[in-house]
Amino acid sequence: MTAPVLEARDVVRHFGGNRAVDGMSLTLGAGEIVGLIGPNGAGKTTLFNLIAGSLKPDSGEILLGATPLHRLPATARIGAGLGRTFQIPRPFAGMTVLENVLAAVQGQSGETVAMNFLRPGRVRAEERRATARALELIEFVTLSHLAHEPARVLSGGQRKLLELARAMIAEPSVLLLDEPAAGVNPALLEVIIERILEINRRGVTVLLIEHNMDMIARLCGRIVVMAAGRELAAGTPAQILANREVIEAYLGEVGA
Ligand SMILES: Nc1ncnc2c1ncn2[C@@H]1O[C@H](COP(=O)(O)OP(=O)(O)OP(=O)(O)O)[C@@H](O)[C@H]1O
Repeated sequence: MTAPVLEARDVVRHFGGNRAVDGMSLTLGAGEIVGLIGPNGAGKTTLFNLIAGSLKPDSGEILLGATPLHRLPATARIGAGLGRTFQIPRPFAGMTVLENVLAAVQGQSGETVAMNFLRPGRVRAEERRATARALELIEFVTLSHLAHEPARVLSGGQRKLLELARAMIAEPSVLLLDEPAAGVNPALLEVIIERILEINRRGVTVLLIEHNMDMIARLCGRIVVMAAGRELAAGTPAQILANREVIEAYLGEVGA
């Protein structure tokens, strides 16, 4: 593995008596696309929330490079280079696609009233730069024709693409993608797979939760399987698909 860019060390989080994440460790090497799979309720999204900062761990450490993320609030984690998308995208329905991407811009000096008053020229220049970058990303995710349409007109797959653009505007070094294929039609699924590969070619390390095994096998060099809050297995797609314990974990779910 290349130098680690993201590490979770022995992370625990429980909800009442339910240990949703129960001593999970995970390391992502620079430039990897790693798949995180496991039956429903295994703790995958909870682990994402712990890494991204929307939940606090009961114990354990999360590092982005040398930065201890578990001490930072979620917004500061974005500034430190961590991006994420959600299982169910919730864009601002009445705002345009462009406005939705711009709303994800962090730390623009235009955000402070004082800066607007003191340096209006600089604020305008930053706004122009941000708009140009947002339009570039909207083109990157193939939504240029919808840039000035309200987000409410987007299909499920187009919402996933908008999420990708929103996550990319902060120029993350590590991107967490929560079920980017869920509810997406086959034609857009190809676009999403291809865009994730291109994001990765541009140097972004990716951790991907997905139930679509075909997509996982096409994107990921390595798969980590979670069950009952812990790592059950890890390996290449071929190793994981042939692993009895993994098959039983999924069959157990079907039988439950
Ligand atoms: N906010 C919460 N409050 C209470 N329990 C929760 C909360 N979030 C998750 N859980 C519980 O933690 C466990 C792990 O859930 P989680 O959503 O992380 O699983 P998952 O692997 O992402 O599942 P799926 O594939 O269905 O999305 C489940 O038992 C779930 O009910």
